[in-house]
Amino acid sequence: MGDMSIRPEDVPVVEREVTETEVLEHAGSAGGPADVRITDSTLRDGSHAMSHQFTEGQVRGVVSALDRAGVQVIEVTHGDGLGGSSFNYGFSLVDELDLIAAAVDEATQARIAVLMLPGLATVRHLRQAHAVGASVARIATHCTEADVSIQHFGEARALGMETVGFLMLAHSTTPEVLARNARIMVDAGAQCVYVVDSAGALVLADAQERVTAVLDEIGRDGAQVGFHGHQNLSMGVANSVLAYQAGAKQIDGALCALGAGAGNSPTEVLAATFERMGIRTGVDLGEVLSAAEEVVRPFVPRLPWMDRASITQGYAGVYSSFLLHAERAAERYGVPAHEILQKVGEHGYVGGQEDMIIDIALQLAEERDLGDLAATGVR
Ligand SMILES: C[C@H](O)CC(=O)C(=O)O
Ligand SMILES: [Mn+2]
Repeated sequence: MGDMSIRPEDVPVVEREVTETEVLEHAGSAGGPADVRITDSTLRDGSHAMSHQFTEGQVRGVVSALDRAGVQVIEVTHGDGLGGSSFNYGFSLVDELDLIAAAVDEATQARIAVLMLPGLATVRHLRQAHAVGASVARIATHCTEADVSIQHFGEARALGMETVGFLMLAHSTTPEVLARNARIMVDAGAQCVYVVDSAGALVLADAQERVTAVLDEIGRDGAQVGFHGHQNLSMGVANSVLAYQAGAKQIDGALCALGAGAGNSPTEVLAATFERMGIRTGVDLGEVLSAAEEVVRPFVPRLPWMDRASITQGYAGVYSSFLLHAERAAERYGVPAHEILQKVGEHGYVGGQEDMIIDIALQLAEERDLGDLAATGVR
């Protein structure tokens, strides 16, 4: 982390809370009410794909283009959320608070969201992000551990931020358990809870059933449901449409799919698909297409893609952000990345257990060396 000098008492308290209906009434520069709100995560989930090397200029360019396109919420944080810049997760090139401040400065109608994982980030990180202008707090936990987020939702609401819960690796539990965890988040102050397909492992009905179960549980309180997809099995957009049809009101995307694993549902494809279906997003299609093509594409060194490793992530249910960690371990220890990821899936490792990727790579290397020795007849 960079400057930690902001004290809680320095943090201004926003006087007005965002109402549930306001979330959809304001529809960006494209005008008119929206049926669904697209949150763009290029500058947060895309941070994984960029090895957390976003520059301030890139952030300003993307925010300005999305803002012009009428995207209402733009997420800006280290890929692993506030406080993620570290040896374990990868260091950011630029302090995320500076990037968040630049995004706030650039946006004219869009609001800037931050992601935080309780434990990795603390309420102090949230206060700092709020102090530089972030107004939407997205608070993420493993899908069966929502209870660790209770104080963070309380703090975000006290700050006057809009609150969104993120139940990660949602494929790894049942719709019923997911709904119970969503209930914990709403009781703690979440205004929306997302079904987060972190592994890109949900296939069609799997996604829809989870959205339905969560909505049945929290919808009666006026809370919304969201869906965050990954493209590892190429289901991001289709799952998002099914989520919308099941009642989801907030859907995540990233320009050029820039996100972990095979990337996120591309924002520009979501906008085109919803428009084609007559579903209003408030996003100007021409502007968002040019944001992807002319602003993001030129600076991305490697676009996310469905290759053997990322497809394995979807198939084996592996956290998408493990991809580059596995590729680095694969290169270092001379074992295939997709084999590492397959084992990660078998062990059911979750976010925060990035170190186990090294452990598995070492085991695979040892098995390979023993196999080589056996082949040469050495005992
Ligand atoms: C911290 C993760 O990258 C959050 C996310 O986008 C996901 O689980 O998917
Ligand atoms: Mn993600």
